[in-house]
Amino acid sequence: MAASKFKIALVQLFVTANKSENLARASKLISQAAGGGANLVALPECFNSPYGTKYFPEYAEKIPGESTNMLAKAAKDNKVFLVGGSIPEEDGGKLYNTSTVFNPEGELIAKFRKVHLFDIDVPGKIRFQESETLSPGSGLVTFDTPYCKVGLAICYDIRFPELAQIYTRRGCKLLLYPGAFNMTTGPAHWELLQRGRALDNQLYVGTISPARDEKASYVAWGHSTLVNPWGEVVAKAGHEEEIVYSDVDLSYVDEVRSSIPTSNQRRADIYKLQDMSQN
Ligand SMILES: NC(=O)CC(=O)C(=O)O
Repeated sequence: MAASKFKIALVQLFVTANKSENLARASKLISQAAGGGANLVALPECFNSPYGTKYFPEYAEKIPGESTNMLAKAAKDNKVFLVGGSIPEEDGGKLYNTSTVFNPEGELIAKFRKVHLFDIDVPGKIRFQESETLSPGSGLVTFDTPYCKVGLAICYDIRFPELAQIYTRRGCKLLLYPGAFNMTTGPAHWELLQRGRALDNQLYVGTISPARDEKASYVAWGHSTLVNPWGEVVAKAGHEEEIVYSDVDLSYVDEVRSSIPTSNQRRADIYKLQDMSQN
């Protein structure tokens, strides 16, 4: 029978401009998280590179490549499921913001390319256009663990509730979003969006941010978080480098879903959600 509880570790890595240093520290923190009892370890968006359109072409790699080879080894050495945050990926002359997932044998079991690119312009605050250098992915990705099915997306994707609903309909009990919100949208929307997705879908939602670097051109908000199916924050980092641990209690997902059975109360006669993706 599948275990009804497992331990997750959200690794809020301090990302620098030095790729080798980022990989070495990520590897060390993955071991530390496994040593702390985590069954599933997750890294932040852009864990091997500063977050910025000018950096993506310079730091981009093929998959497999240097960064994903490190992830495969770390997953195998530490016998954990590993969600490798994301990296800038180069494929066929295009760049993507890509997350990879490895099982405890070190095998690549999922690859997700950020579907919604972060193109925003908040007057006087922040303008960011990921599409200057990145292309969007076109598929949705879930992966299986012995504990539950997990849905994967990246940062800005959390603003699109349909994606989370589709993952829920596919049977996920946990959604993970490596993400790097900023000093404008972080305080306003980061926790609210996670609690919204968790409550709407009655599942766990985990977000994994880089630690805040006040000197970086893009200052990440930090505050990696786990929210439960009741919409409560059960674990939350500050803004510095740290590992946040929490139990994920799958029986609580079932309990919340049976107490407030919204998924059986949908009015398919007046609205519907359509899953058009191929995977
Ligand atoms: N960085 C992102 O992709 C998203 C973000 O910061 C936001 O939605 O706000």
